[in-house]
Amino acid sequence: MRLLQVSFRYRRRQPFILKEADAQLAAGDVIELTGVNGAGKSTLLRLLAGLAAPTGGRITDRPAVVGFAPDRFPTAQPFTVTAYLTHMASVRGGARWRPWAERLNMGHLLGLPLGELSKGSAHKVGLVQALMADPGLLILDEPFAGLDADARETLPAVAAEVAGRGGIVVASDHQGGLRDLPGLRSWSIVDGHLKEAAPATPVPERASATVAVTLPADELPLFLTRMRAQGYRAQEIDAPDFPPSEEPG
Ligand SMILES: Nc1ncnc2c1ncn2[C@@H]1O[C@H](COP(=O)(O)OP(=O)(O)OP(=O)(O)O)[C@@H](O)[C@H]1O
Repeated sequence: MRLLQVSFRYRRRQPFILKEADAQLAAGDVIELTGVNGAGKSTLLRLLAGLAAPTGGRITDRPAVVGFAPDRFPTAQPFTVTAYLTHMASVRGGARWRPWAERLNMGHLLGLPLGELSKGSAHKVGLVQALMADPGLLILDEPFAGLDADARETLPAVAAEVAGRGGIVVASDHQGGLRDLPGLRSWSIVDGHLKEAAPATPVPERASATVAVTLPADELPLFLTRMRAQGYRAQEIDAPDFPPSEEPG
């Protein structure tokens, strides 16, 4: 998934919240997003999730299934927790929500109306509805806010699992709750600019493999450019001279 020169402002003549952000997200990435209050974290997360459209630039190759857990789960809905999650599961094509509810210790909450939930409990409902569909892109807005100690400990493992299945996880987080995850990427928004810090924990050494790809010679330059843009070492080994140079004489 890529962000290409993404800019955003809420209204004409208002200042840009986000200015020409470029970024690349790969399968398995976990990214924490920081910034002062009002920096634009929630705005960027909504853009990533596809809930808002960029004012300028483009977001490409977004995974098909997106899970979005908002910072404030909307509880003004006339359902119990079970009725709401069952409904969301059917909307999501029969997704399984109960294992996630168990992991977040929600057994005692299932019969309660959404409107009677505490802030942290409502937050858990938002997390379960985001997780249930096995998202290729999981967006978490302040996921640790208001969570009890058990759920706080569970969440980094959940993020790692989603990433381990090839999902991308992006979480705004003031509290450093994901800091111990190996390979965690750190983004921040400063004065509307998206910046990436050097990795907090070194990425473990991974074995590399070399493959051969055969393709039409005229597609080679584009292929190499794409592979390199995705961070792979790509090198031409055996290519005809294309376009053919003129024979001397
Ligand atoms: N619907 C909206 N219409 C107009 N301006 C908005 C809207 N939502 C947010 N803003 C403004 O956009 C800016 C960025 O807001 P955003 O909620 O993205 O910041 P944030 O970094 O998530 O903040 P916080 O840490 O307080 O949650 C703020 O100045 C905010 O007032």
